[in-house]
Amino acid sequence: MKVLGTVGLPGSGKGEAAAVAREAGVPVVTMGDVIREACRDRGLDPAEHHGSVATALREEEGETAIAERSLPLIESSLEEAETVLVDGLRSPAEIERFEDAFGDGFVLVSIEAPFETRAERLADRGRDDTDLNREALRAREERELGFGMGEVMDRADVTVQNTASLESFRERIRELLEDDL
Ligand SMILES: Nc1ncnc2c1ncn2[C@@H]1O[C@H](COP(=O)(O)OP(=O)(O)OP(=O)(O)O)[C@@H](O)[C@H]1O
Repeated sequence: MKVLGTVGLPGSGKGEAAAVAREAGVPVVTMGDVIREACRDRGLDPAEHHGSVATALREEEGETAIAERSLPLIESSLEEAETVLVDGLRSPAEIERFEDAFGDGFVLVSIEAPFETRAERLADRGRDDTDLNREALRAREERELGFGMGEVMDRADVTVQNTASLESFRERIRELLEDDL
């Protein structure tokens, strides 16, 4: 059993890593989807309220709120697959929760690239307005670092520098999914 968790600042390549996993038949649990679902439960539009609902969940249910809500999804995926990718850890408490649940089977991967590289890639992606706006990107980044993401990145088992070609990054992720770590 292997649960590969990813962490990384906006535009670092988490979505690409998740896409590589899906292509390899590895189930993906996206912690952001758990938040989007909580938004809908509260009758709020995820596009607008994603950040505030994430904060509210942590205030109401504790630092592990989103990890806790992700666990049943991970566990049911593990019934069908040997490896699962969990996209988007944010806080140290979440690492501890997953280490408790999966022991050495939990492997944390930090995906890293400099601000300028990420800003350019996001501008090319252009998924939404914040992708095009450097100030909004900085604000998003600060909010995420406020949840302790820097510490999560420092505690990763493996760091992947996503500074070269997309194909070489995808290859590195395929290796991490396949290798015994
Ligand atoms: N090595 C690379 N070379 C070129 N483009 C890349 C590389 N890695 C990722 N990209 C592109 O950069 C953009 C951002 O990557 P991705 O969507 O995976 O980031 P993310 O970490 O999921 O960001 P967010 O948290 O904002 O969703 C995407 O369009 C992706 O295809």
